[in-house]
Amino acid sequence: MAVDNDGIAVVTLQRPPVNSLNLDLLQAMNNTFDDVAKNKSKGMILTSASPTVFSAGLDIMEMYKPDPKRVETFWVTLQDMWLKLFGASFPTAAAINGHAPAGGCLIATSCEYRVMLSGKFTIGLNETALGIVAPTWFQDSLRHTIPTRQAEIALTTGKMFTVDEALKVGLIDETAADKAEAIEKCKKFIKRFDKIPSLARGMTKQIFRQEVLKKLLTNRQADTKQFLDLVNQPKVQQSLELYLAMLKQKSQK
Ligand SMILES: CCCCC/C=C\C/C=C\CC/C=C/CC(=O)SCCNC(=O)CCNC(=O)[C@H](O)C(C)(C)COP(=O)(O)OP(=O)(O)OC[C@H]1O[C@@H](n2cnc3c(N)ncnc32)[C@H](O)[C@@H]1OP(=O)(O)O
Repeated sequence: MAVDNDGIAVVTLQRPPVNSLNLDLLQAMNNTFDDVAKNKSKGMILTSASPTVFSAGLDIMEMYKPDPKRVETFWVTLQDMWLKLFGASFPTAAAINGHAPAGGCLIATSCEYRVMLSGKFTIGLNETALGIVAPTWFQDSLRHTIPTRQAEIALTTGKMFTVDEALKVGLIDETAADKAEAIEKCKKFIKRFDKIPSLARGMTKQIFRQEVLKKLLTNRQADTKQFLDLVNQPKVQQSLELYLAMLKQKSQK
């Protein structure tokens, strides 16, 4: 993590090749978010070390033939990550410098502002297209970002938005020519709060987001059970195996 002179933390996801979210990366993100809060940074910008992928979403390997204890910890840690990021009192922005499918889109939509690089990248919650249901809090993060009707259509069709489409629907706020420009634009957003008392800002944000946060907080165990029941179904394991093989085949072409 780098904190620059103007007190804004730039947090770079760096888990090659595609920043898929495994247990270790999620734990590192949680520790970093705690540090950013403790250090009283003015705000935080999330970006990626990869030139083409912001994050490929959840690491499929955490869900394929999983160790029972680890997969439960994985899910609880993912919930923690979302609660910390979506509920952060400090300003948050995402400099999306590549593809952001599924969990990658979750991270981006948990932030308050999004700048994405122009190019052939896509962003969206594609779960239904993969035959799975996006958890309530994934859906809530999208509904919080784009109009409800657009969110429903995007979720039910598993839509991956091009950069132009994402800008048009409000899934991203701005585009940038390169990563440096995306970070600058995110900084400009965070600096808008320079003259706003941070306590009032933070509390207002938390009030604005509390309904959605409370839904997961009061349903955490049920949400975890639902995930574990699903992931342990033989049919789901079969789908994961096929999906992994498809990804491997694609990457070898
Ligand atoms: C699919 C069924 C899931 C069933 C889950 C079951 C129960 C769970 C219940 C609820 C959870 C619901 C929530 C899910 C949210 C998620 O985030 S699921 C993950 C969805 N993510 C994706 O579908 C993205 C898949 N990846 C891509 O589309 C592309 O990789 C990319 C991001 C567009 C990048 O393309 P690029 O060409 O640059 O890279 P490659 O495709 O060549 O990949 C390189 C390398 O990385 C491996 N890999 C890619 N994505 C993942 C991943 N998500 N997890 C693990 N590994 C991944 C890929 O296989 C290659 O590996 P290599 O061949 O060994 O090099």
